[in-house]
Amino acid sequence: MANGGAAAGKLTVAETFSNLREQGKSAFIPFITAGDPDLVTTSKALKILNSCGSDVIEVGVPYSDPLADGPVIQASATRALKKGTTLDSVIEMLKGVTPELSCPIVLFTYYNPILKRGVGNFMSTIKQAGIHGLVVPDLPLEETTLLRSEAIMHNIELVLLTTPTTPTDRMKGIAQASEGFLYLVSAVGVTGARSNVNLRVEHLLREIKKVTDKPVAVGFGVSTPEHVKQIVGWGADGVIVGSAIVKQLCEAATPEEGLERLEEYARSMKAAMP
Ligand SMILES: O=P(O)(O)OC[C@@H](O)[C@@H](O)c1c[nH]c2ccccc12
Repeated sequence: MANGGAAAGKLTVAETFSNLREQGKSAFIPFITAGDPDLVTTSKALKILNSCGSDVIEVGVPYSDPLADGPVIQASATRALKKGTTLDSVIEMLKGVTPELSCPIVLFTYYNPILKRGVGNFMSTIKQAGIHGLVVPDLPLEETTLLRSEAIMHNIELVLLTTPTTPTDRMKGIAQASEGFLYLVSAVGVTGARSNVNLRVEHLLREIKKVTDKPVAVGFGVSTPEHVKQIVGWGADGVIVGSAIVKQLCEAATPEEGLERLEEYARSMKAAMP
């Protein structure tokens, strides 16, 4: 049961996926930016997403130079930073809310804030806040080994990304080293809603599945129930929805309206999951 465990006995990200696989199901993984519109609303949004049946939730730490992000998440990060959101305040908020969530949290942060804090120190701090996994979109290849060994030491699942332009050999290495699941970036470019799913994803999933039986979740540009059905139909173990979720929550007139829109949208996407 991906959403059934008490906080203390919560499943890891990998366990969540294997449970779903046993039931022939795929994971619904929403992404939200912490601190937009404010951290209290983020904490409420996490509870709502949890109760809508999210299997894993990605929480983004806002960053001033988010290279991989498109306009929606960039604007969201800028608003969150203007509100004074910091890595420390995000971790504090998560520490308060994770005991109330049944699904695992994957923290999403660029590399520099981790380096500044010291990798070991960073890992133990997020572990204490009840965070299960970590995605670092700009992790340089040479640094993966260090980050990975510190993550393993602290029981943090370091999720790695592969893209349509990753050479096959390198993709194999990434798949082997990734913990929790493997993040397949569906298209070249930045995050953000697209009208169609890149048709190459079907082929990419097949290639990845030849070299690993780790779960694979697809993100970038997923915004409609049709996208979800298509990607899951191609054999993905999960879908990640970022910009479209952030739009619902953060582009509403008030936080309350944003939370309502978020709930309705998350339910419609979850309902599209087999
Ligand atoms: O926003 P989209 O297109 O739905 O894509 C997911 C995405 O937002 C989330 O996983 C993410 C946010 N920032 C990123 C940077 C790099 C890779 C992935 C991400």
